[in-house]
Amino acid sequence: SVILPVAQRGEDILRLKAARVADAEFNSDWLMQLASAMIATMLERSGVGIAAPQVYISKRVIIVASRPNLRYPDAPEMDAVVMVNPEILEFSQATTLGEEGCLSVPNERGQVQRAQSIKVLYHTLTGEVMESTFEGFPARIVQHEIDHLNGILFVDRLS
Ligand SMILES: O=C(O)C[C@@H](Cc1ccccc1)[C@H](O)SCc1ccccc1
Ligand SMILES: [Zn+2]
Repeated sequence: SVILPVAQRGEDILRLKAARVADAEFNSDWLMQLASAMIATMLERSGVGIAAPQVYISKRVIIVASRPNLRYPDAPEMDAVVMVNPEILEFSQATTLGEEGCLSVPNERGQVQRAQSIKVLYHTLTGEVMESTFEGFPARIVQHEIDHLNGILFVDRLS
């Protein structure tokens, strides 16, 4: 499938607050193709997540796809989850410090404090409303990706 160019730190698109996906866009070929191109691009770049602004689309769509990796060897293997208009409803009081990277900030890694678990409300590509809880590494990815939708990069949060 289509591999899209990834915006790099310093490009304005990464600093915008992304627009909500409109009801009329759910179930559309456009949204399906955006999601599949985002997944293909994320996989090509060995990412575990990606946000639409990173591929120059300022809309509130993210992909979360945890898998074991060097830094998180016991991370769960999960099928890519597409979240449209995601909102974090609850943050746990407990936080963890963990290493992060970013497809838009190459050659940089840093320790970021994130809520250990979160409750997220989001829409699927077909517009179905889902409410899920994430913890550990998947929770970290969700928080990192939703930051992208609000123009925030992990380097803004370095401890
Ligand atoms: O730029 C992105 O949003 C994708 C990041 C997601 C990520 C967020 C938080 C913590 C780790 C990753 C890329 O996956 S960066 C590559 C990577 C992969 C596994 C572990 C660390 C970094
Ligand atoms: Zn990132």
